[in-house]
Amino acid sequence: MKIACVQMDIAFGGPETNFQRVENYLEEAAENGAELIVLPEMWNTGYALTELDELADGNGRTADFLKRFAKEHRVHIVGGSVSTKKKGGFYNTMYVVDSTGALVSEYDKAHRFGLMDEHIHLEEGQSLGTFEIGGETFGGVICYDIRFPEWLRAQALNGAKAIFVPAEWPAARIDHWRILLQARAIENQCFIIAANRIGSDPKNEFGGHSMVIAPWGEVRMDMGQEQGIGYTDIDLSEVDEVRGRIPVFDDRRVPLYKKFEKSH
Ligand SMILES: NC(=O)CCC(=O)C(=O)O
Repeated sequence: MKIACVQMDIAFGGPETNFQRVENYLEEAAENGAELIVLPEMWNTGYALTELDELADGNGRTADFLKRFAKEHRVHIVGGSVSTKKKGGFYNTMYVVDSTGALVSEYDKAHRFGLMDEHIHLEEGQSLGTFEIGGETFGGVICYDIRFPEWLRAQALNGAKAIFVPAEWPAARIDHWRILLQARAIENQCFIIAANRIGSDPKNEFGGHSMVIAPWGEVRMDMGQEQGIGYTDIDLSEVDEVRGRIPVFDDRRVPLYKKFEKSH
């Protein structure tokens, strides 16, 4: 499967500009033969969290746009995430649509990142974030979620062979980003496909380094600071091969873990 990761700058509080930019990138990726396209986190508004009442998607605009594009161009889209207004609050929401234009996942970021004020403005997600495309199971988490190994493990245990990670990860901690992504791939023996933004907003400069990491841990793509689209082919049968080589999932000691489990 040919994967395209979009590493773009995001206009702070500028959804119209951002929709146009994303449409241009989607068109370019589709023209270049991408079968699945991944966008970064909060690409409609960026972290303009104090303006969400006015700017967040409250009418299904993003899902409709992604569904229409996916169907017209016959591509799957992991729609990064966008700020949404629903159920009386604001969320950081990932939409995934398949190439028939069907919405196959709506995942709200589970872990709110305090350093970027998410705990003040956003609600926590409650769903797991796994989904099916073409008979295969995938997972999706958002940015700060990667600091919670148990959360990606839950997706892997529920069948995910590749986990997508849209992000707005600052340059100041880009070493954490790269190491955490590689660790999540190795420990779950799955592909990690991560799209981070570049550019800056009033508070942060963002680090890029969108990456594709294979189930054995090799970095198959790293976009560095380059703006644009990175392409890689992935073959999900590698996941079965690596899981067969070291049977980590069979060797887990769940009763032992439960015996010593602590909530904090
Ligand atoms: N947007 C985010 O969730 C950023 C997470 C982050 O920077 C981190 O260090 O974790």
